Amino acid sequence: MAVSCDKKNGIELRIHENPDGLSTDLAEYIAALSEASVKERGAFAIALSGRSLISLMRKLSEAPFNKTVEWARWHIFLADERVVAKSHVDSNYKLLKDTLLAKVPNVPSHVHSINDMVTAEQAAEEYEFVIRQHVKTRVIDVCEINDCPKFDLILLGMGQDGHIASLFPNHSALDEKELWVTFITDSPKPPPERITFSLPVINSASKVAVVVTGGSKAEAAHLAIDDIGPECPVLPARMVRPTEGKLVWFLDQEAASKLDDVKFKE
Ligand SMILES: O=C1O[C@H](COP(=O)(O)O)[C@@H](O)[C@H](O)[C@H]1O
Repeated sequence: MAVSCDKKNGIELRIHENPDGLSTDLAEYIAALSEASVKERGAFAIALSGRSLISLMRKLSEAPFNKTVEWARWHIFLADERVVAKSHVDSNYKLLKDTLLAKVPNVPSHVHSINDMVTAEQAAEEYEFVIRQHVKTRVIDVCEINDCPKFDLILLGMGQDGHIASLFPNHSALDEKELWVTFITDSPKPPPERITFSLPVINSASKVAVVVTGGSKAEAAHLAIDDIGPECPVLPARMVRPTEGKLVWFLDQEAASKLDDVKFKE
């Protein structure tokens, strides 16, 4: 149960007392969207980032979700990935596999990791090709405004600097308008080589959820969500504004501590 549920600038805020409560709410939210997509389209196309987000998804591997979710209908993509071996500790795929996928009855051929044997540029190109094949067969829906893939859900974490996926502040990858998947070789946070969904793909999703915990991210959350005025720095997380879809932020109280006008329920 969220300690506060608000709507601000068209963004739904689900604020929790602690990461554990957030984790349960997140699992319920994802399970409900999965059920709705499977009912409507016969598939659930989900893309997700790595690191703390994946740990916060851990409740999905527990009862009742491990049994009630239609895992076989899930088609799982990575919204960003580090160009390292799949067995490397920095791999988002490895973290996802170890934390969640190894514990639920998903279909391995529906889980799309990157080719880790090629350059970042090639890996991004190949990953976009895979997504295009899935859009063709409508496993992933299409956004009619711009022909971008329309994922049922994109889940993102946010770094302290306000980066989302592997789109970092002041990086030219933020301006990518044509490619669905782009690459960087100079990530300010190691490892340097990464692939990432571009903003048009993120903003074409049916639902986007940003999941953030901890006081170290409170300032970035404030800058991404609140009305800041013209002095607001260019923050990737603030550029997440789905064109037609819905945007939800899951925060714990620490991450929400600098948001303007948020009242916590007792
Ligand atoms: O490097 C990355 O960082 C972000 C944020 O990570 P977090 O552990 O601070 O939540 C993550 O969302 C992204 O996938 C990852 O590649």
